[in-house]
Amino acid sequence: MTHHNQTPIPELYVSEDAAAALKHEAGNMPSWDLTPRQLCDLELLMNGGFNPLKGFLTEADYDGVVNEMRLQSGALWPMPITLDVSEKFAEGLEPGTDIALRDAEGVILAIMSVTDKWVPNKSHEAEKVFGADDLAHPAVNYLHNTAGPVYLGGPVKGLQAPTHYDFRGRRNTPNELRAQFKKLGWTRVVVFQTRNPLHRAHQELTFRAAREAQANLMIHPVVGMTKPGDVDHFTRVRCYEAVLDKYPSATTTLSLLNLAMRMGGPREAVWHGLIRKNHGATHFIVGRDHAGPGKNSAGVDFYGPYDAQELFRKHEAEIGVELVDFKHMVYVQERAQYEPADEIEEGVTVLNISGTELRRRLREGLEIPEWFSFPEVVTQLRRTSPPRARQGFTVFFTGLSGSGKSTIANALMVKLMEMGGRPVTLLDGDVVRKHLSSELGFSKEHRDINIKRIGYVASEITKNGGIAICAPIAPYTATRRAVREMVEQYGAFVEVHVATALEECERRDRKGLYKLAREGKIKEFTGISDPYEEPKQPELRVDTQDVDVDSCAHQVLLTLENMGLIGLN
Ligand SMILES: Nc1ncnc2c1ncn2[C@@H]1O[C@H](COP(=O)(O)OS(=O)(=O)O)[C@@H](OP(=O)(O)O)[C@H]1O
Ligand SMILES: Nc1ncnc2c1ncn2[C@@H]1O[C@H](COP(=O)(O)OP(=O)(O)O)[C@@H](O)[C@H]1O
Repeated sequence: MTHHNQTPIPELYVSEDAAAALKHEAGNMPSWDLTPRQLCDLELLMNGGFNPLKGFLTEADYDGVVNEMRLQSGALWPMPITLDVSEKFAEGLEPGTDIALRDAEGVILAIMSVTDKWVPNKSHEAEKVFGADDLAHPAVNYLHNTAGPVYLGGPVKGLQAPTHYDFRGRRNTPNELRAQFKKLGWTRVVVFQTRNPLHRAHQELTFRAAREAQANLMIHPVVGMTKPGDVDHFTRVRCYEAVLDKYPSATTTLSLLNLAMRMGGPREAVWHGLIRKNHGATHFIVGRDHAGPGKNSAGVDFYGPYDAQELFRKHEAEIGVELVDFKHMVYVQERAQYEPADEIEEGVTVLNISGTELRRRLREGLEIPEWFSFPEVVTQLRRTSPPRARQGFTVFFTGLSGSGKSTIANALMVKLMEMGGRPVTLLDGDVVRKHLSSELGFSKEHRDINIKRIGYVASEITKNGGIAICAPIAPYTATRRAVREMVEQYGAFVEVHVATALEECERRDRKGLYKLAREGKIKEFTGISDPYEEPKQPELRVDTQDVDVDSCAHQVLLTLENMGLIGLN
């Protein structure tokens, strides 16, 4: 007996021989380097994950999908899968042209026969697909600020799958899963979609969902692109592997989906259902606020908590996958177990830890109880998110020449090394100019390059858990902000304005440079013949006049302690 979740579905790959020949031809075609998101989309187009799509949407299909969630064929499809390109690439590219699609290394993965080229109305797309043209929505922001202005559409011939080096054994195409389910005799499969680490509540709810549907369970986390700020997929997969052991053996499987999520709520839920159908699912768990993007720019949720379930239910038959209600599970202290929230009588003690609270506990190194999460999961999360006092950070001194940046920075470095625990690197202005920026002068352009190099090195040090102390003049606000953004991806950025007055710096004139600058022998000298834009809101401002070095350095330490970056005892 064959079951509908076990027969193969169409893929877009050509045969190996054909691929070899086409690859040769493709070398001469106009060539497009796929963005990370397009790479995810292409993989699912080629392996059938986006079945029935045969390529990137044509203009007519795009209009149908945007306005009515339907392809020209009438088939349900809620999400525009488009090849957005630059104006430069689109210029002169005539419909009828074949183009080569390459990955980041330049490997040709597919050939697309361009049938359509158009300039989309992105605001209309945002309104229709995501419900609002509001940049607080990550996909709308992507649409306006990352995606190219021109869309290309047309069928795709797959030459080879994108290469993944991580968790290879856990990545499966739709047909691999279908074959696996056939082999195992899994005719009913409940899929759980997730972009977060699984805690005990999730384990309980997925286990119950499978039992109620009398089905096997597949945890199917997204490892392509999720919501900015999510736990990285490497950490999450280690967590999922730990949770997998908690299910009865041979009932549950884990497979990774290289999907680029849009956080499109209701439409995304329907899309997820269609994708899971292709991957052999018969049932799909849709919860509260499925694929929710959070709050809009007015501070209100983009979608109602059950909008996704509603839209899914409306199209359930066509999706071909049964919706399984997410039971909101809570921990009942008296009975020391998880139970569905709607089945609990009054008067019992229900415990919960929100995502925000969990992040706070990780950040501050506080206890995370066993009733909330499995110890193996907590261990993985703690490895990735150590408390702030063990994370890397950057202290960035800025101020005029002779203000005292190097002197305070050196004192701070020694005090931090005395405390120990983290490696410390001092990127002093003079030292950097000797080693990193020896070819640069003091024009605005060169100063910016210099500061960005310092910022890049500091961000790498911060990423790897060290302390970077920088002490350049860094006279421009915009450049300092750029460095802050680079560093804050990985840890705290502490800007210290050494606000010694110009007259005092000039009076000290430690290197005799002010005198030369006054005499015009040094050009573009900061404070004399070149600008210094004072920081408006530094984490700390110190004045060195009539204050000794020690107490300046101590003020910095106190700031670091207040920010939770060091423990002073
Ligand atoms: N024209 C001009 N303007 C400013 N400074 C000059 C100039 N020429 C040489 N110097 C010496 O170079 C040091 C400043 O380099 P920075 O890398 O910190 O400058 S910047 O941040 O790129 O603007 C600075 O060192 P500090 O005194 O430690 O600040 C000066 O000694
Ligand atoms: N509280 C203070 N902090 C830092 N430097 C001070 C202080 N008071 C006096 N100074 C003196 O000011 C000068 C600062 O020079 P330096 O640290 O090289 O400045 P910069 O690196 O900003 O050019 C040194 O001679 C230092 O001894």
